[in-house]
Parts: sequence; C-alpha cells; structure tokens
Amino acid sequence: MVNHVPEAPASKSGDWAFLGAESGSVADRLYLSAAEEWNRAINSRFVNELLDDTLPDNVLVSYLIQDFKFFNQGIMDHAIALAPREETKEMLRKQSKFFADEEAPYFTDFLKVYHVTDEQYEHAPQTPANKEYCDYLAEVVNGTWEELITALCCMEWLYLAWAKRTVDAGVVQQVPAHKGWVDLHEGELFRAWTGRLIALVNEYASVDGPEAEVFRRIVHLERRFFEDAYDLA
Ligand SMILES: Cc1ncc(CO)c(N)n1
Repeated sequence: MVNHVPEAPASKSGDWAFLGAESGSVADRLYLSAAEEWNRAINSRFVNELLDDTLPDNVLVSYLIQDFKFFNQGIMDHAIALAPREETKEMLRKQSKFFADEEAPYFTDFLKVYHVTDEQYEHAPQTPANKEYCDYLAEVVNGTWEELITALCCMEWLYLAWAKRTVDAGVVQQVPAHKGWVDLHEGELFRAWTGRLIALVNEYASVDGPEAEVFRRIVHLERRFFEDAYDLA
C-alpha cells in the first residue's frame, strides 16, 4: 500500500511534553492512566481506514451524522459558564466561534456532497455509544469545572492524537472528506487549543480526584463511538 499510516506506538510519559503535558504533570498522568484504551481508540479500524483512504463511504456518512448530532450539544456554552476566570471564558468563546466558522461548514458541505438529506440526518438513530456519551456529558456539564475541563481536554486531545499519526507519517489523504476531517483536528490552531486545555487540566484537575474517572470514561466512550460507525452503516 502506498499511503499506509502506521499505528501509533504505546503511550509513554512525556509524549506530549511539547504541548505542556510534561512527565509527571497531571495531564501526563491522566494520559498514562488510560493508555491502553487510548491506544486502541487512536488506532481503531475507523481511524486506520480514514487515514489510509480505505474507509467505505457509508461508514463515513454514518460516523459523521453521529458526530454532527454529538457536536450540537452545547458543551462549550457550559464550559464558558463554569470557567472561573474571565480570560478563560474569553478563550473558550473564541474557540466556540472557531468551531462555528470552521467545523460546522465542514459538516454542512459534507452532507451535501455525500447527498445526505435532512430527513436521513434527522431520522438516523443515535448509536448506543453516542447516546451513552451524550447522556454522560449531560451529567458532566452539571458537575464541576474540574470535571468538565478534563472531559473537554480528553476528547480534543484524543482527536489530535489520532490525526497526528498521519502528520508524523507524512501522509496526506487523497479523499477530500478524509483530508478535511484530519485538517480540522491537526495543525497549528488545533494543537494550540489542545495545549490550552492541557494547561487548564494541569492547573485545576487532580489525579486522585473524580477527574481521573472522567478522563478514562471519555477515552472509553471515544473508542466505542468509532466502533459504532460500522454497526449502523
Ligand atoms: C465524538 C467526538 N469527540 C471529539 C471530537 C473532537 O472535537 C469530535 N469531533 N467528536
């Protein structure tokens, strides 16, 4: 295969020091505590096929319909409300606007190019993992800032981690929808955003607090979210 992207190696302490998760930091320790399932998620069949351009269209469509439903949930608004400092609220507001400007158009264009009708979108049932994930986030947004920032950090970081595989391998996807999905989750801006979330986790979260369970639960749900794309495709 010409454009094969190798799997990510096992997680090691300090892997993400360049984004602020130095060895022994809270973020690094949370990352290591979920290492096994994190690795399975970022090396999942869905990610492998997306990066190698071998993903069947119906699986991509099924996944993105689920993700669009997931994305429309307002987690950022809750984070803005709970953020303890005005500068953090402002940072989150800017990122929220970025999502509205960049990520939402990706979805809308995608649905058009792949001929997904509004009806098909509306009627697609949520997959079990997506439902469980959304239910869980509905709980988390009513919890503490520490838990919410840990959840947000984990989900964005895990996305950067799978997308980074292709950047590390120097492979560029030839299918525009695949490349577009990578570009939304890897690059200077997404790295900076993830780095800001890692800094907040280091500042506010604790490895012995309830945040540790939140981190592992999100990794688990992310792995299952990828798998479910095949079941309902
Ligand atoms: C399910 C899920 N988790 C994380 C991201 C990254 O923002 C996403 N788009 N979807």
